[in-house]
Amino acid sequence: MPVERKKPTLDLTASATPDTSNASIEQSSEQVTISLASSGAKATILLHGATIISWTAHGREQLWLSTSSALDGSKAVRGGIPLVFPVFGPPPPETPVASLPQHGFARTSKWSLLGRAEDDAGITVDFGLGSESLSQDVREKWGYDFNLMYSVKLTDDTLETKLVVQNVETDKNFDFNVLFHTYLRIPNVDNVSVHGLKDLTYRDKTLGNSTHSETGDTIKINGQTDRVYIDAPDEVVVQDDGKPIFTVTKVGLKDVVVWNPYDAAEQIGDWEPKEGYKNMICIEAGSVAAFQTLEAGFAWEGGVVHKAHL
Ligand SMILES: O=P(O)(O)OC[C@H]1O[C@@H](O)[C@H](O)[C@@H](O)[C@@H]1O
Repeated sequence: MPVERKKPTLDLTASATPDTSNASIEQSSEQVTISLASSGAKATILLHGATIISWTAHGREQLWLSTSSALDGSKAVRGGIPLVFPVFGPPPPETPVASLPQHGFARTSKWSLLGRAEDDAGITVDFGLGSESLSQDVREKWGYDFNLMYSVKLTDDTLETKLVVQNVETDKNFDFNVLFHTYLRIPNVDNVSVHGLKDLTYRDKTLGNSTHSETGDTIKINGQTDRVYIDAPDEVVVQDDGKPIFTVTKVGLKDVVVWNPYDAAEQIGDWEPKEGYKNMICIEAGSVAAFQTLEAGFAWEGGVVHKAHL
């Protein structure tokens, strides 16, 4: 199928392929929804943060989203798939990212819709964010010239995300972290286990970032969990009662974060319902344990394939 690249101001719905197409796109000034008629798969992406706020596959919602999350651009979305760039967590002092907010600015900036493409498997939409469209405040905190291109591809049972980071400086390198902060919707956290992280070293953020070795074949969530698994294999499987419900496959990314706030969700202002932690697990693929350096004039790319089994 042809690839269309359009200026952000153009209406991609108007130029959509005829009604007979399997794929369709609807857009407003705030969000884009893509869908596939054959399976009913659907995804909605806010221009705010290019945050995926909903993904339907197999007739059910696959992402967790707080019912009290701001969706109007006033703060980062609590749920879905926010994008973390160029720093993960609280910025380390005395680094070029030191003045940025936790998890950086990608999730709180307004992105542009760049274009769409279709193939036999599904539909892809591309979003862009460049240094020239950042707020003055963010520019003052992180002054590098860059372009980000984020592609979201929907197939019948997968949601595929890919980020390209371009350093468009002529002679300045920059360091960055990147992470796809996916909140997966699960039936019941008590029955869920995470597979694929055995024998890895992880940093436990609930224990002062101390380093541990994962001995279990599977990880169960019995309390507040916030771990960075370093140099993880590319595939992590989430099971419910022993049956796979999600496979998360990372491409070009090093680490996997497993996060569930458990009853500490009580202290998270935009977390509703408070017991919602029972129906979510964050499996976040990224490169976060260390900064990576992007040289002037170079580009980096990485992404995640989320496959829903049910
Ligand atoms: O509240 P935020 O900024 O969205 O962060 C949520 C969580 O994001 C996770 O990625 C971090 O590992 C946690 O430490 C953090 O609490």
